[in-house]
Amino acid sequence: MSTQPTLAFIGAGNMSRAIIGGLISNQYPADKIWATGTQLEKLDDLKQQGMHTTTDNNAAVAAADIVILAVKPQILKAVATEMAAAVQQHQPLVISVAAGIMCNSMEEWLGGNLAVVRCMPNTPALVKQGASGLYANPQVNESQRSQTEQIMQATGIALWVETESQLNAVTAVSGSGPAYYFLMMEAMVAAGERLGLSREVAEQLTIQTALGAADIARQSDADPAELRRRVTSPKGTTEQAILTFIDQGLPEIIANGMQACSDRAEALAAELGK
Ligand SMILES: NC(=O)C1=CN([C@@H]2O[C@H](COP(=O)(O)OP(=O)(O)OC[C@H]3O[C@@H](n4cnc5c(N)ncnc54)[C@H](OP(=O)(O)O)[C@@H]3O)[C@@H](O)[C@H]2O)C=CC1
Ligand SMILES: O=C(O)[C@@H]1CCC=N1
Repeated sequence: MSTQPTLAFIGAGNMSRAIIGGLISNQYPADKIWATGTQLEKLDDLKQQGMHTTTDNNAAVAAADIVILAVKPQILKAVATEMAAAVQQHQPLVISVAAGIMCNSMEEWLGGNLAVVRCMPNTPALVKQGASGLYANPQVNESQRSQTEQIMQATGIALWVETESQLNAVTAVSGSGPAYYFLMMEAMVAAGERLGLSREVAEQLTIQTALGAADIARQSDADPAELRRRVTSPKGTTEQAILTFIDQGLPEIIANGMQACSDRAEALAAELGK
């Protein structure tokens, strides 16, 4: 990374820690990272790695070039409002990872007229396999766009979307997506056990298979449907599994779940965005 702005993570929970972990393993200097929370002792591990920690969000804002808002959407308004004066004074780039909450709400809560990027990351950022969707409001300039890309690309891939509402679709695909794969893994491990394997063996085979399938999908020119066909011998075993999944509606179940996810992101904006 050529330029290394000072970053302030407001709320150092699961998502911030995943991004921070990815940045640190990508040699981002720890002393250029601030992390805040409600209890200082919960941030001890980050402090021990050389980061600045505080319960004072305004102190972190004052030190930062880029402020990453990573508290739960339900408390974002209260947290942002308390930071408004410091944000207006120091004019950092604000990146919010909160699901649903729109740029204009954040801008208003933070005192108005501000460069705001909305980012929908995911927790595989921790192992530099993250996937983030990005949207910038009109005040974000080219250099701030490229700073945002540099940070998020240090944790995986980062793609700009054209409209803010597309971030709801990003949330449904990749933001929440790791949980879908974990659910699939849970179900496969349980079914493997029912079929006679030990839990440990079922777990190792399931995880390695997920990794292998993802890797081959990433490296191959063929699309997932073609890769699936290559596993599925006519009148063979996979065919029986796939026919059962399709007969019992798995594709529709996935589409319905993702629609519900996107609808929830939209509803969060309506419930909490005022
Ligand atoms: N988890 C995920 O996979 C993803 C999450 N997101 C978004 O990331 C955001 C955070 O989610 P997640 O990390 O899962 O949630 P967490 O609850 O794990 O983290 C939120 C953190 O905010 C801290 N916090 C609470 N109040 C304040 C405050 N006043 N000032 C500073 N920090 C505070 C909490 O600290 P304490 O424990 O001390 O109260 C907590 O550590 C959400 O908006 C979510 O939509 C986006 C994409 C994926
Ligand atoms: O469940 C949530 O609301 C957050 C946003 C995407 C993933 N986790």
